[in-house]
Amino acid sequence: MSSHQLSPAPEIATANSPMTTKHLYDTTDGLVLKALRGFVAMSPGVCLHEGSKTVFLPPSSHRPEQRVAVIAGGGAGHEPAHAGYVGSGMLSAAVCGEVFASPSAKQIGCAIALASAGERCGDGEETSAQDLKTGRDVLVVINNYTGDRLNFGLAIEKARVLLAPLRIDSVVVADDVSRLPLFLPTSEPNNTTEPLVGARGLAANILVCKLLGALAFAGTPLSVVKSFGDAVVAHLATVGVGLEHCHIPGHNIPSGGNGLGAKECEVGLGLHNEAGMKRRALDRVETLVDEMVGMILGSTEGGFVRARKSEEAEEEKDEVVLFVNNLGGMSQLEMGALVDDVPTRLARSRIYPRRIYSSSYMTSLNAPGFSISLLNVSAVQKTYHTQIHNNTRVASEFARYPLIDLYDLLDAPTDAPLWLGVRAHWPSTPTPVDFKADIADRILGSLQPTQLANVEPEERRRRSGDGITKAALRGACKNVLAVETELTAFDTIVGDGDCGATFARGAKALLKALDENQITLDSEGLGDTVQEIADLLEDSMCGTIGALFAIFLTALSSSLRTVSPTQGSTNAIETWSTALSQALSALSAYTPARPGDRTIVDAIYPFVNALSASASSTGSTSSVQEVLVHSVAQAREGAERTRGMKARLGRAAYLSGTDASRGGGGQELWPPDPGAWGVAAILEGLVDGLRGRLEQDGGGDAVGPKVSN
Ligand SMILES: Nc1ncnc2c1ncn2[C@@H]1O[C@H](COP(=O)(O)OP(=O)(O)O)[C@@H](O)[C@H]1O
Ligand SMILES: O=C[C@H](O)COP(=O)(O)O
Repeated sequence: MSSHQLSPAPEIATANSPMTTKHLYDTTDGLVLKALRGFVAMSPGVCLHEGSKTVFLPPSSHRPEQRVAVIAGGGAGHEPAHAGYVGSGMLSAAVCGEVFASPSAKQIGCAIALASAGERCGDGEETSAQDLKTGRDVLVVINNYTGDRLNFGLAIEKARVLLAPLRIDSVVVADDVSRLPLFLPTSEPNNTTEPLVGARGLAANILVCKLLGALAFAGTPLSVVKSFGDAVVAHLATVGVGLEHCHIPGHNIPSGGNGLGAKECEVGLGLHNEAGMKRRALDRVETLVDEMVGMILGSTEGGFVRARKSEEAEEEKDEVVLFVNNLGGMSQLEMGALVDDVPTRLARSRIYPRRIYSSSYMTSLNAPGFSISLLNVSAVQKTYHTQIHNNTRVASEFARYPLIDLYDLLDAPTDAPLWLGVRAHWPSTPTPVDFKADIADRILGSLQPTQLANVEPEERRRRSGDGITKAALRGACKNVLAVETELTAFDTIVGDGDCGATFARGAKALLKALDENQITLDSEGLGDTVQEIADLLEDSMCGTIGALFAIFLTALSSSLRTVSPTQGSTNAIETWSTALSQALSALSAYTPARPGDRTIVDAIYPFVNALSASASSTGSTSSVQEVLVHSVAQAREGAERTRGMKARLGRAAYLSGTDASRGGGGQELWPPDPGAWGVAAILEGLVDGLRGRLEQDGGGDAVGPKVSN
């Protein structure tokens, strides 16, 4: 295995070039939906379901013989991905999150249902449960990011139950080879230092969508589309370069920023400003291209592109497709020149791409940067054939598809408005766009918790209470809003800068729901309350944190229903610690995170541990409040310990320990993990709110039952 050594940033004595921070819109609030509406307005034939931010093809626009719908999605900020690729012959639906944050599992569930919907759905009548199951199987293309993997994974699990016997499967794109060998899928899970995140998904995702969309359009069954998809993603390699970072509308960047010097670029920069493998001088473009192509060709043991018959027969090298992507801020003129330079460099290795594509396929907002991807067509065919031979389970289906011509799939016409390649039209008559999308509304509706929205205001006020729980929740929200800027600053250094905004979205949504008496706070146990909060946070936060909170709180809600704690009961600490421990184990089914990995678990675990220890210590005379204060202090210490900690999960795992290029210095100077910091703020806010309310009621510190039974 050849490797790219991580090296410290070279000494480049230049002032930082200012990152472009000017925008037409000075906030991202409402921006994503507006952009989707604008896109649909100029794309006849596709529909928008606003509730789930899904752009989709109505059932009537699918060929009757099409058995599989291909869908994709992810955070916004990568336009035209993925909405621009919805059209017959490519994607059946694209689901969109907030800027750089994965859509929630609920949104994705709607997108799956919309894509799978058969002819009988959406004809004006309300869709029946049976109608839902008369459509197509679904293949989901997922880019390898934590939030996407969690939210798409959860949505697929749920959809498999809801839409059975329709089948749902996925392929994961992880084409970034810039930081190998650090992110190989073979990394030992139990090794204590290796990151566990895997390589990032980059622009070649769009090639996968085109190939699989065309294959599905041809009437191919799901098992074959999935197998072919796995073969394709196994032979893709991409390296990106940023001349500067992108800027999110309305975001304050920390002083000093994380911009690049006027004469430097970042090799291996991710799609969300995540760290590249190194910064280097921006000198001759030929040497930069040479380095990038060298990284791609050296990314696989024995070489990414091989001589097919013998070393001498160089003309028999593997066939490749070249895919050059503009990250959003490069001029067309320079991109054109690049598409002259890259094949010239490849020709020096006797590699002659059979197809060349170049456009802004997958952007990173306004980032001036680009990526080069190669797809090894010969290797895809070989892997696919091996699978046919090995897969006896679906041998009969495979037998009908012994040869899949990848070029035919690339060249096949599609209606997708922003695919730059061959375009043509099916069906020949324009599709009516009055599709009602009631399937998605039904699914969204059925996934909502018990709603207080339709209850009379007086009754709602009574059921939403104004007691201690409300005060505690308000305290948590206020504290989160107070640390938003700090979280943004931390995440700008070690992640993609959206963590503060993500936490704040959740806090604002919860405050609003509390003010409007939308949360049930009168229930005997708190199971219902916690489930309502889980749903609200899932809908409002999105991203990795949104998914993790939704999973954790949903599990906590089920546990609370089983252990039935009642406020003020003498064993409140015991029941809460049992329920929280169960929720923590449920979370571990979705993330391998343990204390020391630099994640939210670094704050949650010590909190739950301290509560459990108090619950099991006999003869304790501490009050509930004292136990809480002590446990929350453990969470704060856990969050503090993440300062300078190496990450194995989350975006920070892409930073190397010697990375001094992020405005935050080397690893020892990295700020605390933003997720863990946010969790500590929530817990402290809960206790502050609780204490404030108790003092207001005249109870002060003395109030609260003793822990001992
Ligand atoms: N696999 C994981 N398990 C637990 N927590 C994680 C994991 N990956 C990331 N995190 C937490 O998520 C935080 C980032 O959250 P967020 O901003 O929502 O992420 P993203 O930008 O990737 O959607 C990190 O600071 C870390 O605490
Ligand atoms: O645009 C963002 C990607 O879809 C990744 O999502 P994430 O940051 O929630 O992991």
